[in-house]
Amino acid sequence: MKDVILVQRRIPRCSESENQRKLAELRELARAGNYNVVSEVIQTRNPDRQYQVGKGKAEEVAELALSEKPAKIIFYNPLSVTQVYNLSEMCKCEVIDKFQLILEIFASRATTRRSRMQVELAKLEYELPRARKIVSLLKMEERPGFMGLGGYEDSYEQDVKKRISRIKKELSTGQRDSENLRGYRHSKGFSLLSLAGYTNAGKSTLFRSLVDENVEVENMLFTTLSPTTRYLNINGRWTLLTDTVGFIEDLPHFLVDAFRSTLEDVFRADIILLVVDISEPVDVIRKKLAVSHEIFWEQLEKATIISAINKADRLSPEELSSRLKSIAYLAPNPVVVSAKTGEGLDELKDIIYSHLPEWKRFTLELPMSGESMSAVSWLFEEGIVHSINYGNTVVMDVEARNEVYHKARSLEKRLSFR
Ligand SMILES: Nc1nc2c(ncn2[C@@H]2O[C@H](COP(=O)(O)OP(=O)(O)OP(=O)(O)O)[C@@H](O)[C@H]2O)c(=O)[nH]1
Ligand SMILES: [Mg+2]
Repeated sequence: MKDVILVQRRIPRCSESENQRKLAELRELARAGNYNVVSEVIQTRNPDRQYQVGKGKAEEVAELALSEKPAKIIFYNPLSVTQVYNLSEMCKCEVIDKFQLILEIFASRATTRRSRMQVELAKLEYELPRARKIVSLLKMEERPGFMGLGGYEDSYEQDVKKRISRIKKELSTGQRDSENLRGYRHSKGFSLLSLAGYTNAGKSTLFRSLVDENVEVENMLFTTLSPTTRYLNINGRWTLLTDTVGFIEDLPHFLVDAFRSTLEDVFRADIILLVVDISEPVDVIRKKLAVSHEIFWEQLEKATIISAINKADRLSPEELSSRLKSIAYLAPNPVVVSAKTGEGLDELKDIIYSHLPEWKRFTLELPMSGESMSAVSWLFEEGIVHSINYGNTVVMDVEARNEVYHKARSLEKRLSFR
């Protein structure tokens, strides 16, 4: 584990607790990035130099850096290229901001070719507006290795642009494939369920408890980068459940793009399970829920949101019910669960079941024939067969989607008239 120093420059108009919370968020991210935090600094901004790290402040950090000798200094606040350049010169170590840290984490967790491309694209898009400045700074002075740049040329900006368009092109072809796949799944009658919510809320743990299969669960942020989908039987109905990457506060556009395919799964779902960590402070929960709804608001077509109020095992029943009341207006269809102990999962399944797109229950009578037998196996695949009796005819009690019902009825007519 590499040592790091965390720096949070106090944000004007933010309360003390808000500033502390941002530092805590950076701490969690640093842990997810596999760093060992040796020091934390909250800097007050010099009011005359609103948009710069004041020289005095920078010197404080530099002093700390020279004594602690960290591998990196990570700033919560976004840094300009010039700031990064000057700070790393003074501190004699690499200096990055929160967004670069997030990119590092994404890069280390990217497992599929597609997710690696997405991370690469985000990196390049982050770098593009800075590319020209980077080159001119590097020319001022020999700075090998600055911002991961070994060598440099005037064509660097062009090079970044070219790489961006190449990746975009490749991603757009890939996207079409996965869209087709989703369309296919939908047409086969699987309702699509998607887990959503903030990092660390317990999505992957809940996913695992629900599908009863192992997926990677760690006490870290971003344990899931590429979408993970499993079959899930909800009281007899087959669904596809997708685990997704968590939301982060103030995610800039260039990073949201890196997650487009994961987020698309959320937006296309029939039901979204919004996972809430109820053990966090109430104001934090409220804020996170508000952001989640903001994200849904723009994109959602017709999905139902079910709030899975998770980590209930961490609270007393009294505390739990008082918290539930204070977040009720932000948590539609709430179900209290513990992904860890399994508490509330049956109730969660019942609520999911009650919101699944409607199916029809009907009785079907088919003559005994080879064609009827293939219809029977088709119905076993497409729906729930509650009972089946073989006599002179085949009589089935079936439950299935509307389309299947209509198809089955016309099949019944056609086969009976033979
Ligand atoms: N006490 C308790 N801990 C839980 C519960 N659910 C999850 N956790 C813990 O919370 C941490 C995060 O869980 P994950 O399932 O990885 O969270 P996630 O939402 O998938 O996080 P990202 O993939 O980073 O977005 C882990 O340490 C889990 O063990 C729960 O019901 N009770
Ligand atoms: Mg996860």
